[in-house]
Amino acid sequence: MSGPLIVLVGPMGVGKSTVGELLAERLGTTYRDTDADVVATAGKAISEIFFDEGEERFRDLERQAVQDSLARHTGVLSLGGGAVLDEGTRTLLAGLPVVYLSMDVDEAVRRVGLNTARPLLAVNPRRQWRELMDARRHLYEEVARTTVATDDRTPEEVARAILDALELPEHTGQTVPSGRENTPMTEQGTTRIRIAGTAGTDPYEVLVGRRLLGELPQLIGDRAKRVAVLHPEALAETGEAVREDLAAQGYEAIAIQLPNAEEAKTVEVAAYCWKALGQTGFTRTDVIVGVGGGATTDVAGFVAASWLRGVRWIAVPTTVLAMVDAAVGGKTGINTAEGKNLVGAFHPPAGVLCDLAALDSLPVNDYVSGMAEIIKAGFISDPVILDLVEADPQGARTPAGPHTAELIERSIRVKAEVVSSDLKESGLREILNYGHTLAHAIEKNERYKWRHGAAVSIGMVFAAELGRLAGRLDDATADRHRAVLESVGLPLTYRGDQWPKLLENMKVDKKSRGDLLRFIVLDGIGKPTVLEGPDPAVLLAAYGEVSA
Ligand SMILES: NC(=O)c1ccc[n+]([C@@H]2O[C@H](COP(=O)([O-])OP(=O)(O)OC[C@H]3O[C@@H](n4cnc5c(N)ncnc54)[C@H](O)[C@@H]3O)[C@@H](O)[C@H]2O)c1
Ligand SMILES: O=C(O)C(=O)C[C@@H](O)[C@H](O)[C@H](O)COP(=O)(O)O
Repeated sequence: MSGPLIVLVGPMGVGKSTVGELLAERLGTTYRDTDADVVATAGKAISEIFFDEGEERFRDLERQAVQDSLARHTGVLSLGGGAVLDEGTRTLLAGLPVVYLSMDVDEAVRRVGLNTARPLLAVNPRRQWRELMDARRHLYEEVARTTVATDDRTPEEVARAILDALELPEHTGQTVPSGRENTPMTEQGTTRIRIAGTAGTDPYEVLVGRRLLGELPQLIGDRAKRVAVLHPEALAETGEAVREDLAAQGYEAIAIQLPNAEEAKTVEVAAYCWKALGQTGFTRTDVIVGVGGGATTDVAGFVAASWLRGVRWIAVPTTVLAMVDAAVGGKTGINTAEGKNLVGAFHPPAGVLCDLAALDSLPVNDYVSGMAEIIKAGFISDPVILDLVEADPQGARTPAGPHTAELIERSIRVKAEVVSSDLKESGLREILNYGHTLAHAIEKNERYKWRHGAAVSIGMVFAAELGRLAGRLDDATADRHRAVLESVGLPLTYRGDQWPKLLENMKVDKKSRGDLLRFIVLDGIGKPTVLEGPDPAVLLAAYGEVSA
């Protein structure tokens, strides 16, 4: 007979690989896992396929792997948890000895805990599991010849039940080695930017390149038993793929889904994460991985800083803004009703992986938002950044632009140099706040619905006008702010009638001292300085220049 003896389907965590390997041993045959085949064909981890090419491409590769295995493999085959979602894959399985390994919701929660590809906003893994299973159960049943429940059974008992159901005899001879493999690789040509350890913290590296997720296990290290992957709703599949890869590396890996954007930066979401870590038994040697934009990495870092008073964390930024700014430097935090980033901690990551492929799926407005922080790095320190943007403003709006990697790397180097000498913002680090005093006031005024970069863009024009009116900045450089920011599509003005509220909001800015407002202004490009307690009339006049 050709084709596999047994094909196992079922949700993640049900034990397909453990039972599959046992079955292969008992039948004297080989075990094969289509996930491992996909990894081998693509030459990268599943999470990287999601990053680089998206879920649709992954399902295509998976269908091809299933087709190849069905044609050539004669042992035990197991399919990924979501394989049955693909109609083509389901058609391939018709008439085959497919076994659906099922488990009830309580068992799933017990075995997998909070791991799920579904939203977990209500701290209710049971409900999430129920929804996941409701969506998939009929598909598993559609392809399966028989269903074997795994609840309250050991892997040996499950294997026995499958052999009985399919009436397959056990083999008594030699065991054939398993064919499992999963070898994610890091691509050549990765840039490594070192951040020095200061204030008693360890040094770490920011990697910029492609296919970097293979670096995760090394960064997580051997001492960790558990890993929590925090990701936003928009990256649900990617987050789950990263979790699955880490689970395949032997970590007890959970995924914690956060709301998108600023909605994640709340104390409720942080508390939800603490609850998830507590329920998972997260200890001081365990590690948090933040996969997402700046909002996600800010929360991941803050949860890492606060859990057990500090556990290690790794940032996997997936937006331009997070790569060049938020994920680097160890500022972590959440917003409160009173202001932006008012609660937080300085808690540097153990490493930062900037996988440029992640940017391909980023909506253009989020991409452009990140350009504000890149342009900020240009004005405060590296004028080549401004030249590159001005040379091709349209290219600067897309990851396919000719200078994408250079702009990102240059901006990271600016930040790296600053935070390497002043982690806790005792002085120099304040320059990174250029444009942020007004920006944060606008974000609060907009109830955190605005993109950070859009607010920073207006904030920088305001700071440039403030510098000009204070007699510090020349006209040409002040005007250059408008030109370069507008050229990539960033806003330059805000509602004129909001000044009193904005002024009030700015009072809680972290650079304020007592009643003294403090702003970063420029004496010229690459010459940031502090302007303390400017005359209220000058402030108002500067605001007049950005009022719509
Ligand atoms: N800690 C710091 O030093 C620092 C520095 C700068 C900014 N920040 C913070 O960063 C936040 C802004 O970060 P941001 O601009 O990355 O926004 P974001 O984190 O809100 O992400 C923007 C949106 O894109 C989605 N997304 C993320 N990656 C994606 C991808 N690859 N494909 C598709 N969608 C994706 C997110 O879910 C979100 O909806 C703000 O909260 C800001 O205060 C912090
Ligand atoms: O890293 C810093 O320091 C910065 O100020 C970078 C800013 O771009 C960033 O928005 C930061 O989160 C602002 O910090 P805050 O202390 O003003 O909240």
